[in-house]
Amino acid sequence: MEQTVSESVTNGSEQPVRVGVLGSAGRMGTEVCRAVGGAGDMDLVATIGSGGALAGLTDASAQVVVDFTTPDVVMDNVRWCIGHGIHAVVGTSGFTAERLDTVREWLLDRPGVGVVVAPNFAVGAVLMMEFAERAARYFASAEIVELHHPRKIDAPSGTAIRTAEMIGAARERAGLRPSPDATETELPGARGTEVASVRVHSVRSAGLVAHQEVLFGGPGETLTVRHDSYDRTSFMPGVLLAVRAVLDRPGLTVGLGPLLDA
Ligand SMILES: NC(=O)C1=CN([C@@H]2O[C@H](COP(=O)(O)OP(=O)(O)OC[C@H]3O[C@@H](n4cnc5c(N)ncnc54)[C@H](OP(=O)(O)O)[C@@H]3O)[C@@H](O)[C@H]2O)C=CC1
Ligand SMILES: O=C(O)C1=N[C@H](C(=O)O)C[C@H](O)C1
Repeated sequence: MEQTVSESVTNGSEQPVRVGVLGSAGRMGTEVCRAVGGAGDMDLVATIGSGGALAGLTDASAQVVVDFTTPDVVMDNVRWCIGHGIHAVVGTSGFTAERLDTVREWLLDRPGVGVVVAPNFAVGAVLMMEFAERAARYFASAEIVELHHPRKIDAPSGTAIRTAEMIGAARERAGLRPSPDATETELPGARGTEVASVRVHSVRSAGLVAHQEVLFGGPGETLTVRHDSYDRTSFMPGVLLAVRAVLDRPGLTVGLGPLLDA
């Protein structure tokens, strides 16, 4: 019988996976420590915050590191993990195409090591992105509105950037012209920013966690694809799935999609 993401609770080995968490005192790190600690097939062996030494990971013989830190430190962390033969599951935002290529290069010297970089670990968000990609070719207009808690330090969100790239590529494949827009004058930011020729608008408000709407428009109709993370527990089944999968997945995996379908 098919299992849901949260029902698949073993790593396929007799031994618990030894997991270290970077950014362990952060909003996501705290939740990841709780989830790993509660997973029967994982041992939380190292928790490292800012100022902590990465050597704590090797000291604890961590097999997999989960990184939810900040865009300015994550590349150093990933490089260190690869160099020390430790698999990495990375949720931190800021992964441009150039950064992903750099990680691929680092991995060439360590063919046994796996890295999973996912802009969003919530299953619903992954599906929202896939649905948006599928819809993109059928509509003249496409814009993204991402809405997050006010302590988020980057805008647009990594999820919105990735979604825009997927939609932009689908529109290009379909030969669509740019979304119609007669704006001649605007206050700075009124039309959001542009990613892959798709307008992206960022909202920050108390009361929000992580939300995104993708709006499509054509003659006489609109389609809205929306996802809401009301709680950071929404990301945990995807994180645990990636921790289990990365052990047998050398090289770079981008996004949770390939793991959901594996
Ligand atoms: N892929 C996904 O599904 C999701 C991704 N994210 C992304 O994850 C990242 C973290 O988000 P969030 O938890 O909300 O942010 P927080 O600011 O709450 O957490 C980040 C943590 O990283 C710590 N940190 C900073 N530098 C280092 C370092 N060199 N080594 C270890 N720890 C360090 C910070 O410590 P200090 O405060 O002391 O500096 C802080 O505790 C963001 O990029 C966010 O966009 C968030 C949710 C889901
Ligand atoms: O900072 C957050 O909270 C989130 N960050 C990720 C992103 O930038 O897309 C994922 C999710 O949106 C929550």
